Amino acid sequence: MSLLSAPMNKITLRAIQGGILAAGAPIGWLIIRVFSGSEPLAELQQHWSLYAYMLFGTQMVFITFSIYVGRQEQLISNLAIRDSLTGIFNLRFMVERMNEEIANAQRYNTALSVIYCDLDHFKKVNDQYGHPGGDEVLRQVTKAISFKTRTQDVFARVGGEEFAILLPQCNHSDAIDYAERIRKTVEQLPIQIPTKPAFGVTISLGVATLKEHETVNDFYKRADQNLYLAKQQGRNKVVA
Ligand SMILES: Nc1nc2c(ncn2[C@@H]2O[C@H](COP(=O)(O)OP(=O)(O)OP(=O)(O)O)[C@@H](O)[C@H]2O)c(=O)[nH]1
Repeated sequence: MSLLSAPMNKITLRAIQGGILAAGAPIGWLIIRVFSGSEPLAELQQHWSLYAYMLFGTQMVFITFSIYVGRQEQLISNLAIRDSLTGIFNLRFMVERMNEEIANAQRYNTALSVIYCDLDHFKKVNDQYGHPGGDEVLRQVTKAISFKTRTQDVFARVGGEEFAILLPQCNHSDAIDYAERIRKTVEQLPIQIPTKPAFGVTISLGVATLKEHETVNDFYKRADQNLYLAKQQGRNKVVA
């Protein structure tokens, strides 16, 4: 990934800090010269090209290094909240965001829904295509679902082949429609594994919409129970 394609917030901050720090070099040199008896204005007029060079040169070095540091910081913070196989959020981040979104929904009286989903018969996929083949299925399915999510949604891998999608400001019927769209997307997705013919997988989904005064555990448990029912009712289903 190039520096330019990285999120800009932390990197821009580090670049600005680097630029400010870089100004220390010519200022420091000017102070030394003044202490050695030079008159500041005359010093600047006489050696303006040296000061300009120092300012520009150190700015280039500091800003380049600061962008690199910002990029590394961004990568480290991403590692803490992202699943390494699929690149989507991890369970830890989902729990954190779920607590925040429940608090927001209860404070501002807005809707909040969650979809809990699990690939069907994934053990068979692993048995047939091997563990690396199963990993590839997980990557392709999560990529296809990611295209369907809105920016405010939180899509996370919460278990081996289990995922959760937290839907802020989404009521029950919209969440059901949404889950149905995801089910169809996965059902229609041609999975491509090198040297193998394309094949398909299906997913079961449980939906829950937050009730008044409901705790995070009860909310999540209802979605999980609905997922369990979807599995019991034959899989490749949405239960709400
Ligand atoms: N390739 C791969 N497989 C995984 C990963 N994590 C878990 N699994 C496999 O996922 C499978 C889950 O199997 P089960 O829990 O029996 O569920 P299932 O076969 O999907 O059946 P149902 O959920 O009942 O439809 C197991 O074979 C695990 O080894 C992973 O990161 N990569």
